[in-house]
Amino acid sequence: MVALQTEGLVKRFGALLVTDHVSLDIRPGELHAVIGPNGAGKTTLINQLSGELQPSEGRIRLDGHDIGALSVAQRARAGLLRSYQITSIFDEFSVRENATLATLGAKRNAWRFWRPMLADAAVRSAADEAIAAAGLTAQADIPAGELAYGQRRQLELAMALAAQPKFLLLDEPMAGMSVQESAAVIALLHSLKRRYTILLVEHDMDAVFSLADRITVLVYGRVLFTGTPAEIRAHPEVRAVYLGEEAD
Ligand SMILES: Nc1ncnc2c1ncn2[C@@H]1O[C@H](COP(=O)(O)OP(=O)(O)OP(=O)(O)O)[C@@H](O)[C@H]1O
Repeated sequence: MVALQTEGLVKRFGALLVTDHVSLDIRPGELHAVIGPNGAGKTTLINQLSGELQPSEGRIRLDGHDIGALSVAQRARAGLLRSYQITSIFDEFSVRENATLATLGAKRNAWRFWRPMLADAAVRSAADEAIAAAGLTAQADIPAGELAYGQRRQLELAMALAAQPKFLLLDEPMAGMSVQESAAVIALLHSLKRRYTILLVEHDMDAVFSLADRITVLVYGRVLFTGTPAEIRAHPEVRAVYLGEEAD
């Protein structure tokens, strides 16, 4: 069984080959990390999966269906969501109101009715579950504008979860966070494992090795190797080109 699959994915920017025939199989419930040196093409890969960039060649399938022709919004409705791009955060609205709007945003045409639906019990409970899963229950009634940086990133995650995705794309969710904030996000991601299929791009190797079921190493846009954390650590070429001493 495969949840998300790329087959022969290629992205060129002029003469620059940034995604070089990438074929990936991500299994349902898996947390799959993509690592690689700066400029390896990780973000470009995520942009193609989310629909923000059109591949030059190749296919992307979600649950066996070709989603290559779907827009970002259509992919989101099909359950493939990128954490920070669901919808913008409204600073004057509380954490709960923002999560509620994200729940509604996932439903077609719901925006016209958002005001009365803020009180709808089912919508409210989906939003509250997402807030709890993102570790923000204590901040539910605080205006988003008053959150600390790490909590704001947690709210972005809550908003992604409120849209009830099947598959989450997370591009450096710990970037710019303090050690404590990163630890909180790592704990959160542990709690989300299995409930969601997750593709994680992250530079923090401790986070990657503690969280990932499998890891794909990208180098110059190509897949160098895909394997379990133990296989990655043991792989001579991966150690040589990327992990170096970190593997120890
Ligand atoms: N729109 C674009 N036009 C031209 N070149 C681009 C464009 N987007 C990315 N690139 C180039 O593609 C390469 C891969 O970039 P990308 O951001 O995907 O790498 P990355 O692995 O995510 O890097 P990092 O770890 O630094 O975030 C880089 O050389 C970058 O300069």
